[in-house]
Order: sequence, then structure tokens, then C-alpha cells
Amino acid sequence: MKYAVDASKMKQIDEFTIEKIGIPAMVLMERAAYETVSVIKRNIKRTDRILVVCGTGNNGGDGVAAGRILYGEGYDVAILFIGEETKCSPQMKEQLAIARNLELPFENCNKLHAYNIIIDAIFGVGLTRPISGYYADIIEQINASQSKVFSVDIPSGISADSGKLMSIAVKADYTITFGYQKHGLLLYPGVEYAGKIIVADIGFPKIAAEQANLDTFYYEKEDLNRLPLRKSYSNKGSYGRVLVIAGSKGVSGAAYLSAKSAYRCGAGLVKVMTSEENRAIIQTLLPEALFSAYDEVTEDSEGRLRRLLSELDWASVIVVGPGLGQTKEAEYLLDIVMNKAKVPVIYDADAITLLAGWMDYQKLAGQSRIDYLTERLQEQSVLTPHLKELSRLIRVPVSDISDNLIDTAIQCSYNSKLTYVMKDARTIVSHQHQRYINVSGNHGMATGGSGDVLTGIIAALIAQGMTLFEASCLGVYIHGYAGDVAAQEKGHYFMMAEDLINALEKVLQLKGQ
Ligand SMILES: NC(=O)C1=CN([C@@H]2O[C@H](COP(=O)(O)OP(=O)(O)OC[C@H]3O[C@@H](n4cnc5c(N)ncnc54)[C@H](O)[C@@H]3O)[C@@H](O)[C@H]2O)[C@@H](O)CC1
Ligand SMILES: [K+]
Repeated sequence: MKYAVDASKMKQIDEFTIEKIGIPAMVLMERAAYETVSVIKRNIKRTDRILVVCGTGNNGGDGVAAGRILYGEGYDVAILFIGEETKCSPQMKEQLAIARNLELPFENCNKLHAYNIIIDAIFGVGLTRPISGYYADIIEQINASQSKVFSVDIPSGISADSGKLMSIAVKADYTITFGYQKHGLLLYPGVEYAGKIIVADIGFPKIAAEQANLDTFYYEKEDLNRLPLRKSYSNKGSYGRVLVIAGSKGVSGAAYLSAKSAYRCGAGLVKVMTSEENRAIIQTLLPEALFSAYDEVTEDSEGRLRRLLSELDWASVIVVGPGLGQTKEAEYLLDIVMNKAKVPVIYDADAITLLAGWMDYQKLAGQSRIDYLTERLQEQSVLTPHLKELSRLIRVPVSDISDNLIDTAIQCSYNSKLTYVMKDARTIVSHQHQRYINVSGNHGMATGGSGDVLTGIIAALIAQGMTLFEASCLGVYIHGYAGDVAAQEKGHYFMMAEDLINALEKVLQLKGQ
């Protein structure tokens, strides 16, 4: 598990390190420059011509210092300084003075084509407004060049907070980022602009991060070790009972995928509750699953309610929604789950659309929609909307959500005990003040049934004793990792949801490796 920061957290860490600990800003800058140089040296030739493009802030200062170090080692380097010198930060002024004392060559912009390596040190985490004019022209020229580009801290033009373009951004081959991953390097489109990302330690002390209360993290391969322990002295009762309330007349695929994924991730028992019509197909495709019809024709309504309640009591975790439809019947089932379930519930797909419909009906808008969910759903609930479903749920346009993923996640969960899994190319899991950004997965997973698999995985992890937030983060990571394995084996075009389930075999075996 690693933390990621936005611009304001990074500033807090910087300031604490400099002001409270007493490490001078110039020392940090020199270390940043050395780390940058060491990555660059590993990836260029002695004969390359290097242009360092520097802005007025400390990002520019890092660039000038890196240029100076390379120059000292005999590389062919020039500095292109863009901006007004009077507006430079104190450290940038110092770096410029040192470079001039050493008579480093300074270049002007129309010579960009004469260099084949560009160090992009125009803007870092201090970028606060859209880029225009001269700066935008230079960035356009960098992107049009054939040069190999190294971005210092973050590609200039990418928002460190959201990953969005501040009108235009440098397309880098490598990004050397300091101290911590930045949100903007993990989120789209920033991740595509960054190229290969190297997180370099430049000596921020641990205590600086602690006082900044870092609250956003991501997982890496070793986090697969978080999978719940399996004990040798155990039986199927030890690993929980997942009830999947899914599917409708003639729609059985979602229920099957969810239930099978839950089994494949270690759940002890999985029961599919679906339409009687799906009995034969579910029992044929997944004989391991228990079966219960929610629409048995022989029952009266009281008998039916009693049976449904006993199924809820049987479960240690409930999934409701995949392929359930939006009929009166689905509404009835959802209502029972919302009011009667005493165990964790994962609300997915049609269940989320139905919830949105209820709020439309009650004419709720804005924050009151989020508050309604907080009040109406029991604390032990996970909601797994993709952005379109989330848009319907909280009545915010999809474009606004995707421009402000992290802020939306904060808004949904800071005052609530619910866990939100906001599914996108970079899924965000949010619970109270903590957020997880998922970095596994690929576009081959944008295929029918992929979400049903995720729901099953999360349910299995909850069934085996993980907290809802932990299970959601790890579930999303495993799901994406399985997608990466499937893409490798089958290709992005060919792969489909069933391949994700098959790939779980390899992913889960990575635990302990
Ligand atoms: N403060 C520190 O101790 C350290 C900072 N470091 C570097 O410093 C960077 C942050 O430095 P700064 O906070 O000085 O900020 P930046 O260097 O990222 O850029 C801010 C400068 O650009 C200007 N600016 C912002 N948006 C603009 C726009 N759209 N058009 C034109 N000008 C614009 C600002 O007015 C300011 O002068 C980090 O990304 C990192 O590279 C590193 O040296 C490590 C230590
Ligand atoms: K930069």
C-alpha cells in the first residue's frame, strides 16, 4: 500500500519538512535534481543533446539544477528559461544565478528542434490555472518534437489533483515524481501523459507525511497478501455464505457471473436467488451454487415473505442488483433487503438504478440525495455504481463527476458510513475520510458482465471476514489484476467477463510470492 497526494498535501509535507524540521528547500531541490539526473542518465546516450525547459517556480529550479549536474558531467545541455525573471521563486533565482556563474548555455525557443532530449520543468504541483500563450506554444512544440521527454515531478499542464489537462500538457516518456505519487499521475488522462513513472525519495521525513494525515492510497502486487487467511482446520462454514439476489426472467448471466466469482474467491457457500425460470441454467452452469427462486408460483405472499426473510438470515453477506431488472418485483426485493438485512449488503447495477428512481420520485436533489442514502441504507453497505449510475444516483452530470472524481468521492462518503465503489477506468473506493485509487485493470474489461464479477469478488472477501472498505479496495485491485492477466492471455478485444474469472486462478496464487 502506498499513499498518493494532491498538491495541497504535497505542499503541507514540503512546508513541514522545511519549516519545522529545518531541511532547507535548496537541499530538497538538489536531491530532486540528482534523482532526476540518475533516471535520465539510465535512459539516454552520451551523445544526446539535452534541453531543459524551465518555468519560474521550484519545478523550474529542479530543472536548472538537473541541467547543471548533467553539464558538470560533460553532457551537452542547454537551459531554456520561459517566464519573467522577476516572478521567479527564491530557489529558482538562486539556481539561475548558479547556472550563470558556471556559464551554462541558455537557449531560446526556436531552437527546440536542435535537441533530442527534453527535460520538462515548466510547471509542477504549483500549476494553478489553465495554460495559455507562450507556455502553451512551447508545450505544443515539445509534443510535436520527436524528442524523448522527461517530466520533472509531473508533466507540465496536468493537474496534480485531478489528472485533468489544464488546457494543454506535456506528453512525457518518463516522469520522475518526488516523495509521493500524485493523484494526477494515477488518474486519467494524467496517467497517459506521464509515461513511465518513477517515485523518487528525496528525503521527506516520515513525520512530515504523518502530520499531513495522508488519506488516499493505492495497492501494488504485494497487497495481494492482504487476502484473508485460510486455516487448515476449517470447513465451508468458516468462509461465509454469500446470497446473490440477481437475474430476472430470462436473464441469468449476471447472477451466474457474480456467484461463480464469489466461489472462485473463496466464499464457503454461495446461494443464487433469482427467477424460477433460471433454475435449470444456473444449476447446469454452476452446480456448486445453492438455488432459491424469489418468484415461486405456489406460495402466497405471506409464505413468500417468510421464505425471503429466512434466506436473508441464512446469509453472511448479500449482493443485490445484477440483472435484477427494474420491475415491481425487483423493487419489492430491494425494499426487503434495505429494511430487513442484518448483514453487509452490496448494492449493484439495477439496485442502484432503483434507488435513484426512488429519490427522483421523492424529488430529492443535491446533497440531500447522498444524505438520503446514508439514512436509508444500513451502515454495512457497499454501493458499486459506474459513473453513469452514480450520475443518476446523486444527480450530477457524468462529466462533472469524471472531472472531479476524488472530490465527488469525498462528498459521497465523508459524512456517511457507506462504502462507495465508483467504477471507472480508475475506480475509486471511498469510505468516510479514506480513499483508494485503483491502478490495476485495462480497457479490455469494458465488457458486459465485468461488474458482476467484481461484485462477486467483493462479496467473497467480506464473507471471509474483511471489512467492507478493505474488501472493496482489494476486490477492485484483484478484479483489475485479473483483467490484466486476461488481457495478456487473450488480448483486449477477445477477453470477456468469464476470462476474468478464469484469470483469478493466477492472481490468487500470487499471494505470498
Ligand atoms: N518546495 C519544495 O521544497 C520543493 C519543491 N519541489 C519542486 O517544486 C515544485 C512546486 O514548485 P512551486 O510551488 O514553486 O510551483 P511550480 O514550479 O509548479 O509552478 C508555479 C509557478 O508557475 C506559475 N503558474 C502557475 N500556473 C500558471 C499558468 N497557468 N501559467 C503561467 N504561470 C503559472 C506560478 O505563478 C508560479 O510562479 C514541485 O512540483 C517540485 O518540482 C522540489 O524541488 C522538491 C522540494
Ligand atoms: K514538470
